[in-house]
Amino acid sequence: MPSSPLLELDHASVLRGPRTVLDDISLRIDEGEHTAILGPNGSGKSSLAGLLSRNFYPLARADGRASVRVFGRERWAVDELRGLLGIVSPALQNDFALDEPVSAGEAVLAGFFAARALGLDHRVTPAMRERAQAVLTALGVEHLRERPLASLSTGEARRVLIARALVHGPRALLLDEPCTGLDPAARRQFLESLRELARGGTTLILITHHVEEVLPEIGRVILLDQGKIRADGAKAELLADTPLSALFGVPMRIERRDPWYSAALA
Ligand SMILES: Nc1ncnc2c1ncn2[C@@H]1O[C@H](COP(=O)(O)OP(=O)(O)OP(=O)(O)O)[C@@H](O)[C@H]1O
Repeated sequence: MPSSPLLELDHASVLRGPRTVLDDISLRIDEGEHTAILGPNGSGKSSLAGLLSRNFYPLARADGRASVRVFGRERWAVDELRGLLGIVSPALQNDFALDEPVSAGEAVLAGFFAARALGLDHRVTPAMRERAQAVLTALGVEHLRERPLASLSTGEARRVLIARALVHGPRALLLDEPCTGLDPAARRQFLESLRELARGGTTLILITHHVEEVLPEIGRVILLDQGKIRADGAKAELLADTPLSALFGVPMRIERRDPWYSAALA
């Protein structure tokens, strides 16, 4: 029996304040289909991430049918969903910059409970500790375990949050602008660690406005503009001068430097 798609949007719309920020979006992403979602500032990328992570809810459809399904289901408890779809976003990183300090190790363990920090009712098992250790090591940040997350550099904190998203061994990872604030070397190193995850079988959905961040493993590109899907297709076809110049509203030159792409203003 074929498994359910990783996610399905069926005429989904989202309002934020008075604005329709996602307008009648339909798309389906299957497991294993590494996908990049590109769009200019304000195009609705973070709103889409929020919709998939259940931070925002879609408008009810007139026919009463569900407009968002993740792994075939319409309703999820957040901690159950996180076990299948890990999410890393700037909003999450901001959360850890606030309030009382949480160490990197604790933030990762708290990921098992979809909580920000460990509470008295959270029972951490030895297996959980082992797993947390393993993901911190895999992302090269085990040495930062005792440090307050808020004291880490942007790139270090980003890796810790990915480790946190990976504790459950999710089948997919949604990354909203994961390279923001990284210097060129940290960015390349970070993208290489994402490539390893993709090759290891985690489906990646990458939200970005940088062509340079589209991993070689990504085969599908979705172009988002003003809350609508403008194009959805193969990377080789959409990471090109004409579609991206139209998307960003400036003449652009896209170069393919195998296996990466780069963009410059024409
Ligand atoms: N609370 C709100 N009320 C009204 N409009 C909002 C609200 N929050 C977001 N918006 C608008 O929704 C649109 C989409 O925002 P969103 O953050 O999803 O865009 P984005 O593509 O992620 O942008 P960026 O690349 O700048 O992060 C923007 O025009 C933004 O101004």
